[in-house]
Amino acid sequence: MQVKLTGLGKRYNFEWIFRNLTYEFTAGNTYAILGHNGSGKSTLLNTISGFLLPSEGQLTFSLQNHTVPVEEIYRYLSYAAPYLETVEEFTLTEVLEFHIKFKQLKSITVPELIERMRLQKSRDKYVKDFSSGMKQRLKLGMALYTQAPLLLLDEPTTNLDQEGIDWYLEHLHLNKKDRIVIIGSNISHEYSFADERLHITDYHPVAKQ
Ligand SMILES: Nc1ncnc2c1ncn2[C@@H]1O[C@H](COP(=O)(O)OP(=O)(O)OP(=O)(O)O)[C@@H](O)[C@H]1O
Repeated sequence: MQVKLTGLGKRYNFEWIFRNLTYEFTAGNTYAILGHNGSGKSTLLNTISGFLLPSEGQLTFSLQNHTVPVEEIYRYLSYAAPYLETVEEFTLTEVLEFHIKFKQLKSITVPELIERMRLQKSRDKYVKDFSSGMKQRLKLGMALYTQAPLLLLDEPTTNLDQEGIDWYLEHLHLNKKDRIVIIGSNISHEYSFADERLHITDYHPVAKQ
């Protein structure tokens, strides 16, 4: 897969969040989108995912030399972010059984994925009763182990303790081959291994004096 941004810009009302962003993401590489709080990392990830429309410029996706229209890109991506919730009224097993009706897992069954997430004891627990760290491990586990060439992770270690952080690093490394991985972050342990870094502040419009 290849994702090309050409002169991309996004504004909310009259506020430009980023402009003139030209960049290329290619399969097999991990990218970090960096910037302070409120600088536009999530806005860029949401634009790349097709959830938000750009205000100017172009976003081009290609897979095996075929163009994928932006409205179809959701089929090819896997996304974990603090603002994307799982269904809280389901048990862990039910959430995963529901998920696989829409997306295919990477050669792993639901019980095996629960084991990889180290959540075996909670397989019949309602997600609403999970701790915040357990919910984060669930979101990450689903994103990492879903078959998708584009993996978007926003603030991946939110709510994780040191064991959870080590788990994230281990399982991301096991699952990043041949994919585009884009991590929105400002915590170095989440992205220190990234092949490329994109500073969103480099694309902030210069304020008028
Ligand atoms: N729906 C919206 N309407 C108007 N402004 C918005 C909207 N969503 C985000 N913004 C603004 O866009 C800017 C960038 O926000 P964004 O969430 O992308 O930043 P971020 O770098 O991901 O921040 P953080 O590190 O705190 O998560 C902020 O000024 C924010 O207030």
